Amino acid sequence: MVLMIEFNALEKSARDRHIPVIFKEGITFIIAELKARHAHSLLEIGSAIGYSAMMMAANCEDLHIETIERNDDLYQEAKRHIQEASLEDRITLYHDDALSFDPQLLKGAPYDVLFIDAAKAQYRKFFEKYIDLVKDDGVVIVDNLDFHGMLEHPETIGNRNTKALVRKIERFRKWIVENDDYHVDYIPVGDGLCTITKAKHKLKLALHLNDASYLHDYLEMGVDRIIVAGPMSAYSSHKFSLEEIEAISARVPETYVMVNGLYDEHELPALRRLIDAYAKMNIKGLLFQDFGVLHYVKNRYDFRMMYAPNTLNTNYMTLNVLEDLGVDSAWVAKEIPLEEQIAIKKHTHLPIMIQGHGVQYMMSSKRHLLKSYAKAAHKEFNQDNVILHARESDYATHIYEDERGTTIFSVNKLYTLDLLNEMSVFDYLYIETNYMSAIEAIEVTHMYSECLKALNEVGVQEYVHKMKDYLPMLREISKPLDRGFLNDETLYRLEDVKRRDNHGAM
Ligand SMILES: C[S@@+](CC[C@H](N)C(=O)[O-])C[C@H]1O[C@@H](n2cnc3c(N)ncnc32)[C@H](O)[C@@H]1O
Repeated sequence: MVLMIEFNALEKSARDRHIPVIFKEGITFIIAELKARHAHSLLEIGSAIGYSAMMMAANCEDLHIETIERNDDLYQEAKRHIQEASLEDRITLYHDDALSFDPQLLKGAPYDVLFIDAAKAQYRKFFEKYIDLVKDDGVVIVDNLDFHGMLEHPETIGNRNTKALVRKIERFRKWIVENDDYHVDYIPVGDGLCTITKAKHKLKLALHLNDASYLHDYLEMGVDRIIVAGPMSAYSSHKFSLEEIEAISARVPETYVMVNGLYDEHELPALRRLIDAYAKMNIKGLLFQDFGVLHYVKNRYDFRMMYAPNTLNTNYMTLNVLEDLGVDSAWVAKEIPLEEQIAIKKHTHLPIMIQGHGVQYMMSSKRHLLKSYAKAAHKEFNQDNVILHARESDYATHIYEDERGTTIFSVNKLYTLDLLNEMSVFDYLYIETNYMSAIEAIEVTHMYSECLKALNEVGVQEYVHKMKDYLPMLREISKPLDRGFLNDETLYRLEDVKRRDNHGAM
């Protein structure tokens, strides 16, 4: 056992040389936490001269530590101290950059504890790279979240680089606190620690609202997110006025608004005015597909930004780029099979929404196709309910036209009530209510909500039991149903569409 006095000398020597080792109160808290958890394995990012690793090993008998340090001099010094203290069998030291380090080399995963104490600007990258190596009931401890009090008093920072660094720490803090997958406790000791534990992952319900008079019922059912269309929204047959949206957002903490058109230059002033108006309401997030929307919001407003193009997100690398751009969540393309959607989700940390029920978007045009056709063909029809039958096929689609152009939706509705267990890797299940009556929307949402509750709160057996009860009712209430593209190769191959129509439709 190493003597306490040696640690004091080690700490002093580090501070004299401006090597930022952890504060005494900080390491005391961590040791208490390790003991309370009976921790056996810990991964540390940022060893410096080995002070914190040795303190933890010396004070927690059964603990094995692996620690990564990229600086050569510090690595060599840490190695020497660990040898001198005869702690080599308890502490494994790696000399590498933790961001390029091959995690396969680690021996102790999954870990009880991950301790992140390296380059502060990279906290999120460290976190995302190593979080999967932490046990489900493990903990991540992050040091320096106060950054010498500067986070609370940014006006005191003169240096530009420090300012940028503080901004990055703040961004990490905000990101992790607002991330539903984790629970964060802030510990005001030393230079500010936080402990992060994994929340039980749940698939939540997001609803495209088509009638605000049932808002109360939806909230009672446990719908987590309400998505509304307003002026300048695309792909929605029901649009709310600004006053209505303000009233909805006052009642629903998770209100998202569709600002999801592709906008022309001349529309930008109106678009900016609209976003300014939303910023005065209690709106949590915006659905967008035009990057002009992201550009305008970024550094100006605090909306959560969901990238929701209808067809474009078909691989995880796109999603990772979006994440780097500050996008908070995304919707994966609906035209790819479920298997591929799940693979995408597994490779990205971005929260993903996926359609669970309702008509599916097929295509859209900025042009007014119905009006043009009516004019050219000298025909008149009820533009709210035009159904097109494709030539040489009995495949039917809704055509919907508004001031943003023309959208084509499937007539059949996608259903996934019996796939919720497979889909539970996703973050939000979206109920699309275009072409649904208010009653159909209520009843359908109720069934999904009950099945999700059973799955999330009780277990798979209870869910299967409920789902089997509900499925025949769902088929009665919401028809015609099909699997959309979940089982198909692609929408774009005629054989796939035909195969689906002949065998998959119910
Ligand atoms: C705050 S010090 C660590 C102090 C140490 N945990 C202690 O309390 O005794 C941060 C260390 O992280 C190292 N570091 C920074 N970025 C790193 C990276 N990407 N990979 C590995 N080490 C890194 C630095 O060289 C520095 O030694």
